[in-house]
Amino acid sequence: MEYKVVFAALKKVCEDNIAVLGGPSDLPYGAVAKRLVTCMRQIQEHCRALEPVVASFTAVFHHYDFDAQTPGNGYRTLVKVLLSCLLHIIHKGRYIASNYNGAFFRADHNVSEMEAYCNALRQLRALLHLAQRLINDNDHGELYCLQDQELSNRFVQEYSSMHKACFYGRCLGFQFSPTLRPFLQTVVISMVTYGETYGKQQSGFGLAALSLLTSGKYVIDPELRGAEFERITQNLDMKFWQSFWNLTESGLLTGFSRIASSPVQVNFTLTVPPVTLRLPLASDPRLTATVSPPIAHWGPGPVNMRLISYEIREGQDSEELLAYSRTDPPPISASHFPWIQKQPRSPWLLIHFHGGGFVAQTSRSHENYLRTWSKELSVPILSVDYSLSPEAPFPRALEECFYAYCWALNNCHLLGSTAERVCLAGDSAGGNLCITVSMKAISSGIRVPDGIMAAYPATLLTTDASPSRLLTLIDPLLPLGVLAKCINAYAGMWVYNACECECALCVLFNMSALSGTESQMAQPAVESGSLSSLGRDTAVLLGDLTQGASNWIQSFLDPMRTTGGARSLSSTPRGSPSNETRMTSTRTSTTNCGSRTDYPEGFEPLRSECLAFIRPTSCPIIRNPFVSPVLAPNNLLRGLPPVHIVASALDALLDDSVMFAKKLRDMGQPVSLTVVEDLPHGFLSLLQLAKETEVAAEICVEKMRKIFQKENPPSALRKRPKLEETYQSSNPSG
Ligand SMILES: CCCCCCCC/C=C\CCCCCCCC(=O)O[C@H]1CC[C@@]2(C)C(=CC[C@H]3[C@@H]4CC[C@H]([C@H](C)CCCC(C)C)[C@@]4(C)CC[C@@H]32)C1
Repeated sequence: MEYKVVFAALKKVCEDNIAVLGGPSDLPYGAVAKRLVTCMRQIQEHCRALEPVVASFTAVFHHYDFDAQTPGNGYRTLVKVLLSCLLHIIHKGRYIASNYNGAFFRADHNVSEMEAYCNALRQLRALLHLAQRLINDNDHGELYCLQDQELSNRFVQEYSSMHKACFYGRCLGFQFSPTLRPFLQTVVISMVTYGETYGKQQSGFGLAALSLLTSGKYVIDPELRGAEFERITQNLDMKFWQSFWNLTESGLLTGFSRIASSPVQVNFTLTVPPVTLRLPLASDPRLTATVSPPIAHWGPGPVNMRLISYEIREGQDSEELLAYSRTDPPPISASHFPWIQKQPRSPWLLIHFHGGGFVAQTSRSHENYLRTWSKELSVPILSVDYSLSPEAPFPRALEECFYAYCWALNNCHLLGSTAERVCLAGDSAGGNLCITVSMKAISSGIRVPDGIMAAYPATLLTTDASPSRLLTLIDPLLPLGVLAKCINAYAGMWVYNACECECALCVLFNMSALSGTESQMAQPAVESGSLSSLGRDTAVLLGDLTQGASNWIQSFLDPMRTTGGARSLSSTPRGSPSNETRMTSTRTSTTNCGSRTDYPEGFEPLRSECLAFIRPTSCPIIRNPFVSPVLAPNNLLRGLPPVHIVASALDALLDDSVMFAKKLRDMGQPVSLTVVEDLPHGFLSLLQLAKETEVAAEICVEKMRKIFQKENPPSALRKRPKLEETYQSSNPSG
């Protein structure tokens, strides 16, 4: 009953503060005392309403866990985040009550902090009410709101109008491990500074000076920082996010990570030309399957990848491999350094797909943990630099990753491995690609990998609501506005997003641009042999696109369907400005926000000044099993190797992991789920920053070790579905 203790402590703190501050008016800081008392009263009121909600969540949230040993799901997370906010308030409140009369008490600072947490609490209360709706509406144990599109869309609308700035100012990252908070602060300050200088035509020096000046004001003024962050996440386009996220590619940061992480003997990029590959069939190695090079959108093209190996191994310095390298002078090899002793080929091979929302980053930005993995597992790693969206929407990245996987199987001897055991590993978007590449291997009839380690994978790319996804409101790394842009880019809907205008001309223009994509996708798959599923996927996609286009026109003709305005539950704006916390950039009325949601007891969250234009994507590509594997029919997933998922309890995509793991388990597929505490999405990229991220990354390493060491039956002997069955189910219309 941990929550009861927290609520009791908070009540006491509120009472103590009100008693101290609400006393005789000759106390110092009169106006400040008044603000603090108002604040404490509001906190009391929120807590009164929240305690029964938390009690109801606590009574049922174990039903949503993967299993009794793995507590973790969005409902637990929401309670955890709320309690963490309350603990901050308790801590602050106790400090204020005992130091208020002290000579060094910083009255303004402390009241602003308390107000910020009070606002955060108010918004969290709204999230908990929304989550309560999900509990009521969803089937037992179901975390997503898949059946009720209307409810999901309404959540997105509601989300778009809610105030978020309080989570990016003083309260930034309060939910995460304290050691990570200074880093998150630095990221947010860098992001808003970058946002301000982004697009300005300045020389390098001018830009540096401007950035320094701008960042100063955001360091000093957390409210300004929060408001600016909110504006940026809602308004800036995909190019900005790509450009900011790609800072991890910059020489300075990669240089730093190279110093901080293990040195490796082999680290260079390869470019594999597009040639048709032949691979033995898993069921009968005397027969072969043909795998065409990636073709979607612009026809056959090369695939880039990076080979990382802690020790140089046989084959890695071969002429044949170096011919694939475009580096000039050629990458370091044993022939350049004859004193380095070449190791024999490893029996293991790790193939890695990086994260970055399908739109940013490369193997280079993920090098810091890849080097460590290569050292700890003593394994060569091939990390694929797949083409990014929006330039290369689905299925290009998947085709390239699958092709790279096939090429690596055929050429493992060059990579320093005998590939007796092959593991796929990836984080976030890369985790999604690990799963979908394996599904492709199954449907092509070729060898499937021996295991998958997916860190915080995205398994459902729709904007369907789930309790953990509600956290996108407060997450500094994964705000919903940005995620929606990633999804649209990967689904090939970025042209539409390029213009937010709803006018008929723009919509028609965007439609025609869309059909342009469609016709490009219509290129026939160059295949021989019925086993490759590339052509089939393209056909499925075409079907999807046509369907998407008609849905789109439908939604354009029927605005009520997209705004959800007429179907909202209540038309009366709620909220009482009189008991508002001082908040300059927010409003409480829902007028103009296009969505109203019923909250109990006249409660109303704070509203944002600038509305986000988040469009729940209606394009059916997003429901394709090779995009959202959690929606895949069982026969596309049957035959997957053991899947080890490592997720974080505070990640907005936690429910993706839980639901996917449950799905596999219910099918009888081998799967494990580990939920680590208090870390943000993308914790692998933060490896060197805190003990907790190191521990979490170590769990990932152990999962991969398990895949490599386990005496599984060879993948060919694993039970797999009949091929005809697989093909049929990969076509949603079939
Ligand atoms: C209310 C209704 C709810 C509906 C919710 C719908 C939600 C949609 C759900 C699923 C969609 C999934 C879409 C795909 C998800 C992909 C996620 C995905 O891949 O996310 C990754 C995106 C890159 C990133 C943010 C990340 C991790 C680490 C980050 C990096 C850490 C440091 C890096 C800085 C640039 C360094 C700068 C240092 C400074 C100069 C000091 C930073 C921030 C770069 C970005 C990454 C996670």
